[in-house]
Amino acid sequence: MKHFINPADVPNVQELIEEGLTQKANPLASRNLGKDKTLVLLFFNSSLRTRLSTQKAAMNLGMNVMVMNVGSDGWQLEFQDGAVMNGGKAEHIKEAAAVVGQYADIIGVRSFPGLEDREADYAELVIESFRQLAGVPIINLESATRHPCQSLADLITIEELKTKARPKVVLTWAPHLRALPQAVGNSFAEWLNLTDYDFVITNPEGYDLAPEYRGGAKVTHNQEEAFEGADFIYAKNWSSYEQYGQILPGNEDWIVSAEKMKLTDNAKFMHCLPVRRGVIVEDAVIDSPNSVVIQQAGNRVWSVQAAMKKILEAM
Ligand SMILES: NCCC[C@H](NC(=O)CCC(=O)O)C(=O)O
Ligand SMILES: NC(=O)OP(=O)(O)O
Repeated sequence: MKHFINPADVPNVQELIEEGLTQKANPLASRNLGKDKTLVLLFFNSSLRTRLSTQKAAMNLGMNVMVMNVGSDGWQLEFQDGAVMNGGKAEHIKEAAAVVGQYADIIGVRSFPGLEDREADYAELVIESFRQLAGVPIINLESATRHPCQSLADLITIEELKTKARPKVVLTWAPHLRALPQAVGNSFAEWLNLTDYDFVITNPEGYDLAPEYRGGAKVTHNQEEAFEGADFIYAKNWSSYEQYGQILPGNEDWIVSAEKMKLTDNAKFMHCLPVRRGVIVEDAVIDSPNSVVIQQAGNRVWSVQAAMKKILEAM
């Protein structure tokens, strides 16, 4: 595997899930694979899980890690080709990505969307610039439209917990006070569409995900109907794709409640975290034995460790 930016970079998703479980069973089995290799992690945005789980995975593989909060500590970057740089941005991505590539064997990048210009966000300019310009493998630590490290961890978690070959997995939109990216929802849909699970997306009208991400998944605007018989409830907020980056009025009643969970087949509750208690999900649900959010976050180590192992093996 050359890069880990989107599922098209992954030759075999099922094998990568298995690799994650193998890494989890024996975390240090490949501790010499990354010896004397350097991972550079660039954060344009905040992180807890991604930052720590990726460092932990790199250490398990014997790599050295350098982390930089480029969003706050780096020069302001220009991404437009041909820009006359007479404004506030001091450095072009053409130099910046190529320079980081001089110091790194693998680069991880987190860069959220601006949520103002849909075309620009969905062109994935930041992460794709690194792919083209850095000269080394790139790992997507959540880009404008995707979060593959999260989605792979989610699939590993479902693999561990499913009690039937073809579980019903429901991605439900849930309320939030801020306009959030579609990346986690997009990515979850994109990866779930690669399985043969019974996959349903439920969201209020106006919140349908981009067609290229929801693919052939069932979409219903009736949340209770979606919850019926579900084995997994995956909650996430996202801002509107149609009215790009907007929060549409109403829909506070889309909170995942204990009452709605009763409609499911004793479903596990999932969320990528961080989660707003009392807004996205009731305490009674996230504090219940059916909540698997901590196991899910723990699996972030094995997901990125599996991806990095594949990249190191191909170097
Ligand atoms: N990496 C996991 C999710 C990150 C981000 N959430 C957030 O920004 C939540 C912020 C808040 O709750 O204020 C998102 O939805 O893409
Ligand atoms: N789930 C996730 O990516 O968490 P962080 O934003 O804290 O890294």
